[in-house]
Amino acid sequence: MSDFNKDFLFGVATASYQVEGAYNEDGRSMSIWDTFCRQDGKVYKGHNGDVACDHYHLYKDDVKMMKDLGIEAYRFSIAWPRIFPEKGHYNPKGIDFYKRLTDELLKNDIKPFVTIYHWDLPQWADDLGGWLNREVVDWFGEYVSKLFNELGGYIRNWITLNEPWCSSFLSYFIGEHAPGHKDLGEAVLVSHNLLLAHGKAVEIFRDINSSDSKIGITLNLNEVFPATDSPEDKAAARIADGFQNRWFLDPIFKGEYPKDMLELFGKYAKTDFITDGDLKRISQKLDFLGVNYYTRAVVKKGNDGILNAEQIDVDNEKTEMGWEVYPESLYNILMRLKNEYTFDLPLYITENGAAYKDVVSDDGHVHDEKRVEFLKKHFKQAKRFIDDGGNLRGYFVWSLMDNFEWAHGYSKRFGIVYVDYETEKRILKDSALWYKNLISTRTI
Ligand SMILES: OC[C@H]1NNC[C@@H](O)[C@@H]1O
Repeated sequence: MSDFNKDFLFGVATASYQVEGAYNEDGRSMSIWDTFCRQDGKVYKGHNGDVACDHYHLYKDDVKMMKDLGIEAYRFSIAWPRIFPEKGHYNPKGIDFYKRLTDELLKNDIKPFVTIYHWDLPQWADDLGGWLNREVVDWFGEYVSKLFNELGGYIRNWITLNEPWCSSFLSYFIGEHAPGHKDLGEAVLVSHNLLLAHGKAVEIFRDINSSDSKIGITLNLNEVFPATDSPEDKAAARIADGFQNRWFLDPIFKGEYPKDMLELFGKYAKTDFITDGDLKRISQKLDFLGVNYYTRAVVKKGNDGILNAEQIDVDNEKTEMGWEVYPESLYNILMRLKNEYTFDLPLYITENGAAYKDVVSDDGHVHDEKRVEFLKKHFKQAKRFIDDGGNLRGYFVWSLMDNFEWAHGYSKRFGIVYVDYETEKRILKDSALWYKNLISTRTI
């Protein structure tokens, strides 16, 4: 058994579109996800975020629930369509919600960690090209300037983007997420504009915020294993690692895109998307890196004619998402970051958790043993990293409560708190009680 020190932050995470609801309240305009949900066949049973967990109205109860659990930090995202419902049109009512939420958190000694962009791009921006249009960097700059000026005095920890891999490759190449395009060249351009927007936000942040405020980015990273020791499978694993991890880590921390991926993507990229000064903007010094970890990948040589790397099914324990439970890769990813990219830069696990088939038992409780075991194994790997000299500052469990799981709608439950969507009633799962005990003892 070993202890997490007193400064380590035990948190939980959510995101605006997944929990808030109030999709058209107080001036909020449509986002690309409101649009995507309304397209046939895109989201499980046509679910959408119109109401979600109604966090917009129930946030005080949710903050009290966090307080009662001893939660020390809450990672949430701000909905850009609340702040700028139209191009150039600022909506003070939108900011007011986040001031109320932040005020409630601070009153309860819970540190706010804010994700500036967690995928709900305003539809007006997408109508003008969205992340495909380099002008989005300026629209993002206007958005973040308003956030820093209005909330910078209360919020000390800022995350520019959540998982740019999802906002680019999952959304513009694989097509599973909004806006649902399937064009690798577009996805490459989008990934670059996302990173430029990230860099723009850091520049503005450095101009506006005091030094005791911190800014970083959150990347979803995995560890890639070759299915066999064959040269073909090893080569496929290298490409898959470039596609998922190095394409973002290298420009941010090394100031250059990985050459192998640049060569591969170069065949598809629509335009010569990198201009002078871009990489300097993208690779500015950060105060921390957020890591979202869920599972590893095992790949073999594929024949899709593009990446030629195909993930294989592994005969091992899986979550309800079909993701292999592989805690060791959390440690391995953190050690790789420490040794190759971030060195002594503070790291946060900004998301880790699992979906399981949760049901309310006759006793009125949700006995989610598998989630308790999942979290226990992963917290142990996090502690192992700290014991081996890693500068891990905190851990945000995904998620505080069951919520809208994107293309899966409400069919996947990641929360440590169960949500009855008919009544919006919250029920603490056993994992919430386990977490409460971990936080109070600080011992894993
Ligand atoms: O799939 C689980 C989570 N992964 N990271 C981003 C979040 O928005 C997802 O719900």
